Amino acid sequence: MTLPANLLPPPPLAELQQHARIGLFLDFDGTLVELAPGPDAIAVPADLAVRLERLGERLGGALALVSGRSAADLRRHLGPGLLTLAGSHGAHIVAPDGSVLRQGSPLPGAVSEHLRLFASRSGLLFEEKAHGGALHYRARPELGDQATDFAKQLAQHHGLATKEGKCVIELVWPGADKGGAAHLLCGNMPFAGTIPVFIGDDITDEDGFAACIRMGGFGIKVGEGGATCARYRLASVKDVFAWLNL
Ligand SMILES: O=P(O)(O)OC[C@H]1O[C@H](O[C@H]2O[C@H](CO)[C@@H](O)[C@H](O)[C@H]2O)[C@H](O)[C@@H](O)[C@@H]1O
Repeated sequence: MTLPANLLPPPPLAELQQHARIGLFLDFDGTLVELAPGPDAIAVPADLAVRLERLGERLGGALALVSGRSAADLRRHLGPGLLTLAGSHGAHIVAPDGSVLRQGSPLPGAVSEHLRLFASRSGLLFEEKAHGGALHYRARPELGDQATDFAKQLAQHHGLATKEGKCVIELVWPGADKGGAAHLLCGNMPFAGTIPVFIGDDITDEDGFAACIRMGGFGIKVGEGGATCARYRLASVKDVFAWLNL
């Protein structure tokens, strides 16, 4: 892994498309929308789904959103549009026609209840998700370590896995990762045969970068951050929009 400070912006997308078919995997929070104080406080441009759909057409359909949010939550924020949505860190994947390519499972009720109780006792935000449960500590960063320890112990006790993100720790089923989603999609049209490119800003996007590298593509890191296996860097959400010509 290298430090993002060493990374240059990628060549223009149109230039890459002259040499090969490109498959794009886009993270959502911090990549397509600016981070906000809470999950529902994001500002999503009203026509984002339409713009993404048009970008997908320019890529022959090889465009997917790959997010920690559930596919339903992405849909709620984006509105209707013909998009491939890999939600819940890739545990649940829905094709543009609504068919389910991978089906996720909800967390055991007892686990959600433990997370809810911990959050209410500590003044944290519990985000109950279709295939996971997240403790958000953005409002109380001093409790990040405590929340992370609690979530990791709970995960171990129940045979679950954790995902660490920006001011959030989440419990998911083992095997849910963004790289797996990119890999599954690249086994099928319209992604099969493309050079896969994953764009994201967070630790969970590293799985996506690594999977794309293994499949002959690369990752683009958004913003600053720690070590990354991305090849290029874009500084901000605004720069992502400009690079994608969204
Ligand atoms: O994979 P992503 O699309 O980047 O989703 C990751 C998590 O995004 C959301 O949380 C993050 O964004 C919130 C809104 O900006 C912010 O308040 C929070 O601190 C961030 O961690 C979402 O709520 C999570 O479910 C996603 O896993």
